[in-house]
Amino acid sequence: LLPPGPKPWPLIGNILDMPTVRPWETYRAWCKQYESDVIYVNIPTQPTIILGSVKAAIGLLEKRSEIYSGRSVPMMLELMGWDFNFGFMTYTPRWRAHRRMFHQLFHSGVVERYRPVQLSEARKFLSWILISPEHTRKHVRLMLTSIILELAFGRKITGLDDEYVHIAEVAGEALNVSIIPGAFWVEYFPWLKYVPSWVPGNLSMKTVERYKPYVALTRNKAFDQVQAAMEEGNPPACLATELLEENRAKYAGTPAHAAFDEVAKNIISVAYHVAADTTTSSCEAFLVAMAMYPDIQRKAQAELDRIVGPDRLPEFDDLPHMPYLRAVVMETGRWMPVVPFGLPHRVIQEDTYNGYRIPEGTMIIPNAWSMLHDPETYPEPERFHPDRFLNADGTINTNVRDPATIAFGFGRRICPGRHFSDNALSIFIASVLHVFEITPGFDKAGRPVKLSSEIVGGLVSTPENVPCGLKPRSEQAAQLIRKDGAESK
Ligand code: HEM
Repeated sequence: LLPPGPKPWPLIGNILDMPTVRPWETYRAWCKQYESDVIYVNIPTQPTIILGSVKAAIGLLEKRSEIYSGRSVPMMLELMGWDFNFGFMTYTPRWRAHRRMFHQLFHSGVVERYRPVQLSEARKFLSWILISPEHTRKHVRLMLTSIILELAFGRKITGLDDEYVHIAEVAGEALNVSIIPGAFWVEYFPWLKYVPSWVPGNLSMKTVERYKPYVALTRNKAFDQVQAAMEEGNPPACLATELLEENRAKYAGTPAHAAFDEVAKNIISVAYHVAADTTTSSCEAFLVAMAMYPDIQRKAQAELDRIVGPDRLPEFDDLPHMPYLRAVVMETGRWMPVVPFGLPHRVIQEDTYNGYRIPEGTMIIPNAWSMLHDPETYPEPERFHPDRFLNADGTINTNVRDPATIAFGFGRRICPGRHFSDNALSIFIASVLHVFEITPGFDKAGRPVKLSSEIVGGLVSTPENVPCGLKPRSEQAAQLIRKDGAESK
């Protein structure tokens, strides 16, 4: 017996039922309608299961991770040339080799190395906002892209017109539009890939043609430059150089050398385009929350005033002393999840769960948004309410599920960039709150910016609007920003 789900049509199954806009809401509605946290959707070429509860996600993706760690690579991604991205590789030794090298650079024990760059970019952000708060959204993206470009390739960028920023942004867009299950018909009718893109209605191939060059640039351009600089004997200090040097030391003269250099190239390119997009969305979500909930903003600022005080900007070492701020970071990831329907897994062998059959090859979509908005775990889920994570004495209540255990995925595929991202978001939140009052601000037409907790997008989602009314909390705060800006020049 398959799990319950919408009634399929002959031949086309549930293709027409698959939502392409805010799919996480329809997924949740199905769970309610069919009274099940496991829903089966009959897609002729790709049987799909949606998981609507943490219990089901952990029961399958974590507890049975040896068979639930595959991926279904959407045809669109393959056609665009994304197969170098190990996030889409299925559960093979090739994936493992990539994941291992990525882990080496981003596990919890090493991400501290990146704090100086994360801190310095967060402080630059403060000085950009002081000059042009109307460009808040651009500044957030610039800050996060600068962090990863500097670390990955040793490139310092000065503005969003930098071509490397543009490449990463368009490549991210390519992923976003292509990965919503059911968004493109070539997924169901693979022969469409042979139909030229100029044939009216062939949106799949038109989209492939638009994005393919950017995907190749993401992978090749910056890395090839580092490699060329290395051959000339003057490589920049960066992660790409470190990996190439390590590979040279370990494998030079062996047949494995080229293969390891390819893995290095692939994983650095993945970090380059994933890191900025995801964490940009979290920072934006935080700004929206603060503008919509001024009382919470003031509470977090009171903690900063107490622990950091008015004479300096926050440092990483201050963070463990600020549980309220920690709760704000946690609530940000819950309230507006950046990856609302997770990254689908694939089961590599037939299984049964709660008496239901799960066929081999089924795509498994964990509906993270719905789990993070479950009123039983998080009462009044639409409300931004950091206090839900705190004990009466102000310490973190470990009995309330940390949203990071859902928002970053599950099992062997759990996001390997989560520690890096958490550091970047935490120091951003502390830095901004310490010196700015955040209000919605006004759009170009002079109307107040309209804010809501709704997210838009696909794989990586963002708030629709971001506040741009950031003003220094005091003259002393403005001076702190200017002083630090002058020092970091
Ligand atoms: C707000 C920030 C972020 C969120 C919410 C997020 C979320 C996720 C999720 C849900 C997955 C899929 C996990 C699964 O399959 O169960 C994932 C995978 C991944 N993430 Fe993140 N991520 C974030 C930031 C980052 C950053 C900063 C990096 C890089 C430094 C990164 C690199 C990756 C990679 C490489 C994968 C694929 C892992 C694999 O398939 O083995 N992520 N992320």
